[in-house]
Amino acid sequence: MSTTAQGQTGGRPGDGGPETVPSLDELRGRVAAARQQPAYGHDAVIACDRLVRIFSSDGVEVQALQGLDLTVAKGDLMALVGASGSGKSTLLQILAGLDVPTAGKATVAGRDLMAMGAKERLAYRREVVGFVWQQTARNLMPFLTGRQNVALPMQLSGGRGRALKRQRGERAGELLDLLGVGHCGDRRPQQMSGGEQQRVAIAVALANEPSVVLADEPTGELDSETGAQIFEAFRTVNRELGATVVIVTHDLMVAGEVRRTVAVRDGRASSEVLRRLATDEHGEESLEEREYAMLDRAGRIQLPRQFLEALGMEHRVGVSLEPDHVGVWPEQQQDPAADGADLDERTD
Ligand SMILES: Nc1ncnc2c1ncn2[C@@H]1O[C@H](COP(=O)(O)OP(=O)(O)OP(=O)(O)O)[C@@H](O)[C@H]1O
Repeated sequence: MSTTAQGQTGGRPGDGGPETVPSLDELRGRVAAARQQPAYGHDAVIACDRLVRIFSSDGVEVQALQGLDLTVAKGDLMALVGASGSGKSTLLQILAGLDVPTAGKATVAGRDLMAMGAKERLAYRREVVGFVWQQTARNLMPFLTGRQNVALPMQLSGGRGRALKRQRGERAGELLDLLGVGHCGDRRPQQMSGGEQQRVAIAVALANEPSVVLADEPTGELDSETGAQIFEAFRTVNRELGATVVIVTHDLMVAGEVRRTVAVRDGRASSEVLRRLATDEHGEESLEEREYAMLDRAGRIQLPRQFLEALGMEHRVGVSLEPDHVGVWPEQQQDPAADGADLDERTD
């Protein structure tokens, strides 16, 4: 068999078939093609690449994020769920520009969150992201009316003059109308219900047309009916304005109403549920739901905890590549697809 890289066809002894040896030009072509591959998350509005956040207090280190990978496309409406302490709020604070990751990479609308200076960070928080907190009182200035609250971020982002002031007032009114709280335009927060305050807060978050709206437990202080209305408000701004929305929630019922739900476990994205409307042959529409395990860039997946418990999997598992899937077995169990005789020989 020839060993020169000249594009020849050879064959390995015993393999029974010819083997193509790539030419030098082909190899160069492959390297160039690999270099031209778009960067991870290049078309996503949010791209987190092996994100790590370690907190240290009293000599104890907590790894809140342990190499989290996540991409969010423009126009997505996504819920982040997970047990308490899994790292959801830490992730949201980083995306909001309120905290900085320890390692890894995070970009939002092309801004590198690791590399921003104080001035850029301030502009980022005002213009690139909008944030809705759980505490209704934290979202709004108590001494301003609904309309003034919505106009404030626009005012802070610059521009003086009557015409601009009028435009801001008009935009504030339009956003309040879209969210069904036009009647709160002249009311102060204490004259609004909790649900109205949160809808005004969504209008505030949208004021500067941010690339992403982030919300941390926005329904946490509300009863379930009002909470459902708030989710409906997020759906409205996603549908009508094309806003990209990421919501942290504990409410699985509500999380089930968005297109995409990502579960965070131990500081990593572990699984994802995607939903879409499917139409059957009679024209009947139904919601199709499919759960996926997340595969990170190093090829790691987190198996659902209930799968591990059901099969007693720990530390090590057997894996095998099948034509259309990968099999995973408990260490002590034989791969049913493997050749039994082969295993017998190995264990003898
Ligand atoms: N400022 C901090 N200092 C030290 N540890 C922190 C800090 N913030 C978060 N942590 C720790 O990081 C881990 C992740 O916390 P995080 O608040 O992100 O979780 P979460 O999933 O949002 O939880 P919850 O649903 O209860 O809000 C937890 O163990 C938490 O105690």
